[in-house]
Amino acid sequence: MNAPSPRPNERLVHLALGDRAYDILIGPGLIARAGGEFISRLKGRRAAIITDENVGARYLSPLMDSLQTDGVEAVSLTLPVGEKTKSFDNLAAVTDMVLSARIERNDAVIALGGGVIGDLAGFAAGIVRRGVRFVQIPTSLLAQVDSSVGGKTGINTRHGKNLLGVFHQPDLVLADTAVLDSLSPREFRAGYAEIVKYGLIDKPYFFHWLERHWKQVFEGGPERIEAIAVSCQAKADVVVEDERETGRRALLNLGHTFGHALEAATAYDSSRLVHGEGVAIGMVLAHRFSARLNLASPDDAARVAAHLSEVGLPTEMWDIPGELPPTEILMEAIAQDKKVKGGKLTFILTRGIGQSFVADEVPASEVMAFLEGMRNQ
Ligand SMILES: O=C(O)C(=O)C[C@@H](O)[C@H](O)[C@H](O)COP(=O)(O)O
Repeated sequence: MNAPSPRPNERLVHLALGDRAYDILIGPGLIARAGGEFISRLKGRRAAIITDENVGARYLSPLMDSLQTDGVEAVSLTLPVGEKTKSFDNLAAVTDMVLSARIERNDAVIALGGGVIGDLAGFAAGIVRRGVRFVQIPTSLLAQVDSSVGGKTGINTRHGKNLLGVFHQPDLVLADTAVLDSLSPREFRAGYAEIVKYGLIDKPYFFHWLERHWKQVFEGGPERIEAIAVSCQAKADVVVEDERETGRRALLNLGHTFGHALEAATAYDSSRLVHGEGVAIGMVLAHRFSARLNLASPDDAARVAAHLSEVGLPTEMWDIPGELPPTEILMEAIAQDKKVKGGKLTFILTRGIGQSFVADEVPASEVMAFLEGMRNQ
């Protein structure tokens, strides 16, 4: 498919992945134009849309209309909202629906929703007929700046987060920024945590920019599109260099080892913790753990915590409502992390703001002592 031409108020990010190259188009009003301008230009004539109850109620009809007007036959499946939807049972339901609709390799599975829907639908698209076309229409901030880009798909198991999945790159990502106005403040903040992550990985100037401009990002001025585009470009640069996470891509996991463990230990209960909140706490913990190992100054951890808490994100384990998960349960989840090599833990640590690095062979005893210390503070 030829690259879409961005309008003046839109931004385009290209992922140069050879025969798996694709574009991310960012701007307002893309859902209503999705069929004619974009998806009907892919080769297939059929589409299976996967969405959730909240997003479907608002955006399924305009998307269906846009596809049908342009001759793409579309069917849809609407699933419950929440992280628990990323289950084996729902994977079975989605693959069954896609096969019932006779979606062929050139037809498309379309994920219309946040990270949960994108990960689940992407996994189904990656395994049905060993791979059919996949279009991401991310409707949460988190999905627009992170999960819709880069091809990681998957579901959770009782052993931990995203432990079953495949890499399956989308053919197109349409990030309609108008939909962000309908997100709850909590959901918007959770996505913002992933934006902050890119500054903390290797863009100290971006973190500094966010400290100064976060209010405009939240209010929806041009800074919002700027922050989304910078984030997508940051992720694209890493993914193009290391698509299968054999090295540098692990940096995108900053805050996720602790974050995923907290999500698993709180049973993916969104009334207690959502993914972006886990990442926010995880990033603070990663900076504090780096300070404990004398790699970074405690002032950096304090600065990260100050910014995240200024925007209203949780930064401490005890900010999670309910009982604190026992350290042993967190350690069990950490032991299942996908970055573990030869049974040894890998963490994304830092030498300061924007100076993250991949640390192999981190002793589990150090992590355990650190978490115990945090609990007893
Ligand atoms: O795309 C990546 O690579 C990331 O690690 C981005 C993360 O923010 C994202 O949450 C990802 O889905 C986590 O991947 P996982 O491999 O730790 O399950």
